[in-house]
Amino acid sequence: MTARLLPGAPAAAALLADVAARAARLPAPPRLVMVRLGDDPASVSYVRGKDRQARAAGLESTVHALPEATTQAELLALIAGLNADPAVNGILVQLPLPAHVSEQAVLHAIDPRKDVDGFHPVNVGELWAGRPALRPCTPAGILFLLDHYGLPVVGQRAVVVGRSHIVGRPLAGLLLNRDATVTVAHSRTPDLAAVTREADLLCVAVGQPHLITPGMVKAGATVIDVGINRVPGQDGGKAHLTGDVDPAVAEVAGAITPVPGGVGPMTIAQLLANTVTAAEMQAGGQGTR
Ligand SMILES: Nc1nc2c(c(=O)[nH]1)N[C@@H](CN(C=O)c1ccc(C(=O)N[C@@H](CCC(=O)O)C(=O)O)cc1)CN2
Repeated sequence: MTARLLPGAPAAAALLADVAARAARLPAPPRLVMVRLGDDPASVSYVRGKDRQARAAGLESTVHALPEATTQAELLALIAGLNADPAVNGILVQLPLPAHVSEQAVLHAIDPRKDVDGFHPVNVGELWAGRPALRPCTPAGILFLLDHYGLPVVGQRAVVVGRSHIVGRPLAGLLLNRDATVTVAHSRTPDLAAVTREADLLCVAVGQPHLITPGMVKAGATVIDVGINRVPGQDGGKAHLTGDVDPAVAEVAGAITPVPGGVGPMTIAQLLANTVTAAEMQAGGQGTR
């Protein structure tokens, strides 16, 4: 058996079509403002992709590309100005930040109503309380992808490997809110394979190339690979991206996301969906759904 492949592009396109339609119904195009510090090539590329796709979906987008040496106080002053500006609907600070800036101080400074990353403690709390709020983009994008492909969540035994604030923890909360039975495994989990073999829905977000091997997966399970690992090419060849899941798992799983081209594209599409949601909420409309 070879698993059904779950590419992100068609699901992201469906989400972006909905984003564009909702944006067009608002009195003014939603405005997203992104802040990036330094020139980390991956961050530069992700922010460029977000900016390009935002404009393509009919949103307005501004990028503040600040020097690496920008102080925390300077960054907090910029965020305070964006919070106070009624023309700004969504604010995103690209992560990771340089070591001299406290990620917590910065993320907590963003107005929760404009927090399109869903990282502010108010939004984290609403997620775990099962109430509507802005949700972190990669986990919310994964739920959209599962729904797009008609894969069940309710009643599924879900295992999330990884407990990061960006993916693992919020994904566990979202799956719980959709009535999955959720286990979170991590680097201190004894006998990881015994835990992952229980999963009908296995989501892996740890950043370890090919951590999950075929013997760790239940036959027919849905496997969501969130890992994006850049590995050097063999014999001096080109570096390439690989996931946290060994490609041989496709011989055991029922469905699997590829890397690249699986979960990655959902992150940006969901960010734009969150920006429209924020604008709808600020306009006094429905917002999260
Ligand atoms: N403020 C935030 N910072 C970061 C987030 C985030 O959600 N908010 N997530 C990641 C980076 N990220 C978006 O910011 C992101 C990661 C990966 C992709 C993606 O499309 N990946 C492609 C491969 C792209 C490549 O060649 O590198 C894929 O998986 O197919 C989009 C966005 C950390 N920072």
